[in-house]
Amino acid sequence: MALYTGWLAPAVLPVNAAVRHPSQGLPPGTRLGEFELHGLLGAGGFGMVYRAYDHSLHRTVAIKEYLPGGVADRVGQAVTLRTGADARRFDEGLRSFMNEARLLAQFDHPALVKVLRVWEQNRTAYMAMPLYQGVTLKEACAQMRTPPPEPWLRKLLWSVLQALELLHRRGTVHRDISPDNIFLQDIGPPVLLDLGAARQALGQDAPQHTAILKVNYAPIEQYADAQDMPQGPWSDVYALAAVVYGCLNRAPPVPASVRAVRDSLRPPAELAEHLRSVHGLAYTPALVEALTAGLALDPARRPRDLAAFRALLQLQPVPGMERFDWRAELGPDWQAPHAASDPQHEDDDMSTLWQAPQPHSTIDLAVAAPAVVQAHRRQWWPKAGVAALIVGLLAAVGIVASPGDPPATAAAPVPSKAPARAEAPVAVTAPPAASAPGPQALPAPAELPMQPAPPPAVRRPPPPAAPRALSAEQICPDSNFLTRPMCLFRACQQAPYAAMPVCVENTRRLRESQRPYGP
Ligand SMILES: Nc1ncnc2c1ncn2[C@@H]1O[C@H](COP(=O)(O)OP(=O)(O)OP(=O)(O)O)[C@@H](O)[C@H]1O
Repeated sequence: MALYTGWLAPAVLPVNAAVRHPSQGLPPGTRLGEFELHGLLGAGGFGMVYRAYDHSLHRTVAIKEYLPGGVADRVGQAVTLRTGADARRFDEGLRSFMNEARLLAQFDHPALVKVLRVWEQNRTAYMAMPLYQGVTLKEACAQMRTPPPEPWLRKLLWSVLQALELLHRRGTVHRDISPDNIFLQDIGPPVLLDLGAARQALGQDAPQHTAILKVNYAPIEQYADAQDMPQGPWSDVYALAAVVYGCLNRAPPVPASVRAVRDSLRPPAELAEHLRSVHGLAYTPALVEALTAGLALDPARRPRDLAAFRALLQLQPVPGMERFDWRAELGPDWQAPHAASDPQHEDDDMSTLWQAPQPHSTIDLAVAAPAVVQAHRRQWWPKAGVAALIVGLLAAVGIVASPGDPPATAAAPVPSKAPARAEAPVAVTAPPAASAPGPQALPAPAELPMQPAPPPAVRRPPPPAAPRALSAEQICPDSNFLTRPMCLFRACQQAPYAAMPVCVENTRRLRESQRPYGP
């Protein structure tokens, strides 16, 4: 495996992109050759994903459109550049998009997204993929009552490792593994969705790492300053360990850049002990050790490749993944997202508005905003982010006052006895105290220890009081500058934030931008 850059090597493309608003998607009914668009599945900083019907093969598909925010706009159906100066950057991103599609098209593995077709049209590019039915791991983790049990995690790991191994054998490091790139099919193996090639191509030379990195999952060597630390399979090991850790911790891990200054990541062994004492969940030493090694900041101390990671995990082949039903295997620990009539949630002012994430449902472009909101209303990460932020700010103040103090997490006691689940008020451990601004300042990290999920029969404690006024960065601490607008959009639909100035302004702007697309 001599080459780990290949076509994924980032081109010289600064990004000042903004996440595309759903209303910028092509309208339903648009024909792209044999494909007819039916609605929007997702909108990110670099493109839009539509549900579509293939009139030639008579099947539904997903189509991803390359549409980098901040660089390009849509005029009619066509994509146009904002300024001519962006032409080279746009083209580099487009080439990476096409290359990613061509690479993925060479594989045929149930755990790796299949590309059916890629083509250029409307001065941009499109790739057609099977339309998977399910939700992202990020959405799934957000709706679990308790962290997933180890057998469940092993099935997830088995699938993702298989997909990654294919890529590594081709000399390609994924470099973008995150919970929103892992798709849990209703039935079948989890699927690794995309390689984020366009993002990386567009992001090189970006003024902020956050423009190209999913900072909570990216290892330190993916930061541009870390040029003496090569990237390789060990980089994907870090991200995958971070994904598992985040799902167990119920909050993304502290960014590697922040850990490099002061490592406040709660060690996996401590986290496992916490989950054992609070939830009665047992995680094997093999899993804990593999996560510890995988999350090593120093690349040299990590498993060198997936085989080494797999050996540490003592991961055995998992047969029958084509029938994997991730919800059924979680059993009652899966919080079925139909809580409006659930008395447990009567005190939740958002529950009556909330609907399940619609796995493959489309966002009708005419009513895009409400659909997105409903699909994500129950996610608790934004709330956790705010709580973490408050704690983080307090911790930061503490640091300013007494820089010599040990990190708060280091002193956080792990309960030695299991408290009753219903009354387990877990002390909030202070998250990393400061994102010491380095050459490239990063947003303050947000890490919350696992909050005990309420047992079904017990009313949940009231939500934390809404903070007074937060900035967009504070509301979405684990988003980056590209994903923040969408995160903010979602968060602003929630009661604690809706009245904040940043949300009022955001909502006003969205309404304005939606007018031409209204019914
Ligand atoms: N083949 C597919 N089938 C069903 N849903 C899909 C498919 N591809 C993408 N999606 C949905 O669209 C969303 C966005 O897709 P994707 O992650 O590929 O784009 P993105 O988030 O803009 O990219 P990036 O991860 O680089 O930011 C996904 O989270 C998923 O919900």
